[in-house]
Amino acid sequence: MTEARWMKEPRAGRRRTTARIAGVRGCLFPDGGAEPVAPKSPPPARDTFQRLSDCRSPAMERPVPPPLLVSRLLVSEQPFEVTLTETVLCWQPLRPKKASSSGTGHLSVPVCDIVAVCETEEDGIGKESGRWQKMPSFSTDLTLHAFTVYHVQRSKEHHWECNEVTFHCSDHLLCNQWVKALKEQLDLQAMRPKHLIIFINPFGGKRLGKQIYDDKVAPLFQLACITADVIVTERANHARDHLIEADLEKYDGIVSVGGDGMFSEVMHGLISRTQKNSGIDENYPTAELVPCDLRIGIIPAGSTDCICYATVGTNDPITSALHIIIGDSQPIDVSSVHHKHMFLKYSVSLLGYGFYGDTLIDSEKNRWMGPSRYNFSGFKTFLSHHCYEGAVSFLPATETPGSPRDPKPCTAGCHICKYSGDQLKVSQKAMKLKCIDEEQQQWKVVKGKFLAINSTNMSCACPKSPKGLSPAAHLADGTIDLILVHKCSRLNFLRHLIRHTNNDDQFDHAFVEVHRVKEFKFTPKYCDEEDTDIQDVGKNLFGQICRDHPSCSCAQHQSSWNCDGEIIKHAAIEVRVHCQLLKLFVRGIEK
Ligand SMILES: Nc1ncnc2c1ncn2[C@@H]1O[C@H](COP(=O)(O)OP(=O)(O)OP(=O)(O)O)[C@@H](O)[C@H]1O
Ligand SMILES: CCCCCCCCCCCCC/C=C/[C@@H](O)[C@H](CO)NC(=O)CCCCC
Ligand SMILES: [Ca+2]
Repeated sequence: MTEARWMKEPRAGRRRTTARIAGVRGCLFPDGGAEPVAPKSPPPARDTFQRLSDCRSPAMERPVPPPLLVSRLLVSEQPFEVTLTETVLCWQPLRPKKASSSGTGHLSVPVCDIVAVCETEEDGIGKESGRWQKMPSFSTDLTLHAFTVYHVQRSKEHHWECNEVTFHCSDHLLCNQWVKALKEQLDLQAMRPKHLIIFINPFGGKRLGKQIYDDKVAPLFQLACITADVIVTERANHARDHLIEADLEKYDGIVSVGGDGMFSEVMHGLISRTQKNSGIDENYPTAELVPCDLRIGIIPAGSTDCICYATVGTNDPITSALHIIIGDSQPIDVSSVHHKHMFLKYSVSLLGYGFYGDTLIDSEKNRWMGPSRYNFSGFKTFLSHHCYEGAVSFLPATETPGSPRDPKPCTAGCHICKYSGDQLKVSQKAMKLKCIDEEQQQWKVVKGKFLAINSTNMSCACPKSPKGLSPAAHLADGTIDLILVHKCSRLNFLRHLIRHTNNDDQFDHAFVEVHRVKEFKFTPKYCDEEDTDIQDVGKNLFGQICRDHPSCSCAQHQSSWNCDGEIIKHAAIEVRVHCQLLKLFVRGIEK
């Protein structure tokens, strides 16, 4: 006889692929129970299981550890031998033929990919479930002993989902034993945050920040037992000002819900706070900044979401929430921007003069359009075809492996970034011995008329440009890619721009040059009256400046810098990269 039972449907952000509640007490496995010994059957064949190398725990590089617990349990009414080791939970069908047709999906989950484990309630309802739905049951025994494991499931295009699988035990004791063992393993995941401070910009992007957080992120944090102080911002710079003053000791991380501008605020608050605590003067351009301890998570809810996209591979709030939950950590480079020994801003993605500066200035007037303001203003700026004359001086990154023309992008566990991190540690020790004069000699200068001067700390990939402005830029190698787009025809500039959206090489144009650098300076040929010393530098670089210049089609006014989507009014800036100054709750883009 088949009974009708009711179970809850998973809520948004979680997907139930394998779980069906089944009562099993004493009927299938009279001998079923926990066996904290070696499994009776040989270890599962590699091809039967999910690739364990997906888990980046260093423990995975060691030989497979002995099992902590082995039991025969039911999954989707099929019997499985379930094994827990320090690094992996796997379930091997005891009746392989039936199991293969039961659609049980994954047969193993690395412990580092487990989000939570919950005892399933007696009536067959997961404690965290949502709506009710009808389901058949094979047993009249209403007493259930089951637990559900929620885990990361990789989906297409770098998306992560939260899946769940329910295991049925022969008795309550066994069930408790499993829940306890799994929770103990989760507690050992030392990088996972427990308490966060979260800033939500309710006005970023399509103004969905609050809704995205409430509907998609908060339930996952709750499931993972992460507590949070949530601040919905009331004005621009609210988050930055709060971080400069607040007690941050109690937090394991900061989360920004919004776009690149909101992230920039949070980053400025954290970096400035860290320097303030260490007595570092940010106005001093060559100051060795102190790296930030707290990690920042980004829940994308902006217009471009470039920083999220370029570090995760997608701008999906659930994916980002899962990276935060499992405690990923990725250092990133940060550039500091100064004007005449005055600190202006930090940048992690794009610093763009000319095309991207003008686009941003125009787009700010049209914020009401939401994300499409960038298309509108980008098109207008393209038509205006302004170029700007000036000199770019830069210090090439000669000691770092890799080039902006490399065919391979920076990916999770990148060797180049790791090498730079190791070098950083060595150079921090030897810092005082460094010969500054030697570096000064390596500076190079490019003078000309530019449609765009772009400096990228990372690829700057985003939905509009999936490979980004500099596809081979590294997240944490201590370098920036400096892209100089010289004056050219509208058609050629259009060709260059279109190459950002397809697989063609945007640097393969005679009017584009790209350099991997550690520092650069821009001196506009024409500058504001108050910048008298920059005018002097300009005169040295360009000779006498003639303001009535009929033959030149260049705009004699200045552009602005687009700094991660925020405007910098000064044209003359000095930029210096700080290797691995910040850490994010990401791992880089998985291959
Ligand atoms: N409560 C608020 N009211 C007004 N502005 C705010 C508030 N909170 C934050 N801001 C500011 O809003 C600006 C834009 O926010 P955000 O980056 O989230 O969205 P966006 O500009 O649409 O996206 P993107 O930066 O990805 O293009 C930021 O500069 C931030 O300082
Ligand atoms: C005719 C076809 C033309 C196609 C051109 C596509 C080129 C797209 C490149 C996009 C690069 C984005 C770089 C990231 C910049 C962010 O820090 C910043 C803040 O979010 N966004 C913009 O400035 C928004 C910048 C938007 C510019 C359009
Ligand atoms: Ca870099």
